[in-house]
Amino acid sequence: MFEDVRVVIFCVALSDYDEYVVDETGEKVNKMLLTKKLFESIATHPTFDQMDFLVLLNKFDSFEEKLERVPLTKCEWFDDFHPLVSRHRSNSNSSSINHCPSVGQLAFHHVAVKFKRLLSSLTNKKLYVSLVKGLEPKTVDESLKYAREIIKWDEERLNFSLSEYSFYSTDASSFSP
Ligand SMILES: Nc1nc2c(ncn2[C@@H]2O[C@H](COP(=O)(O)OP(=O)(O)OP(=O)(O)O)[C@@H](O)[C@H]2O)c(=O)[nH]1
Repeated sequence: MFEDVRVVIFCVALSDYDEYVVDETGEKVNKMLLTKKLFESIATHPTFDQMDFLVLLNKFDSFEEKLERVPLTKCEWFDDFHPLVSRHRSNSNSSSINHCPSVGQLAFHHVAVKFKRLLSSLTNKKLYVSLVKGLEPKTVDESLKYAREIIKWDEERLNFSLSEYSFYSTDASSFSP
């Protein structure tokens, strides 16, 4: 069913970090922690063993706006987020000459690293991450372009290792007569 799939694209709503749902036992569960659990189960599923993973961190606009009111540490997975922020901080849309990253950018980076470390600890794979604002089609197109590039890099890597093999191989069958 998934034989032709090359990249698993996993979409995360960044703004879920302070949102909750009630599970089947009646308990309140953080939506980001639920997403983390789902990611863990997909990442370790044998079906996706040979595939690359691209995480789309979506709803960045809501995320930035929410961070003004609710700290990222509200989600226990991110309770180690203690950014050093300049008093002259910019927001991500600012075109000022101040290049200090905004709280939103630092928080995005923190979440991205959490997912990267998680995948690496579970599968030893490198995780690709892209920032998306679902309401801005350009950012969605860029992420899909990134997914196509990942596939291309994979093909190039495969071709390179195959050509390296035939170059160094001592197997007589790999030489032309
Ligand atoms: N502000 C903002 N809204 C978005 C973005 N991406 C999707 N949405 C909107 O979010 C709403 C919910 O969409 P989804 O997240 O796909 O649906 P869902 O998972 O069932 O919704 P929730 O669980 O409530 O988040 C829709 O109205 C979308 O248009 C985004 O990047 N920014």
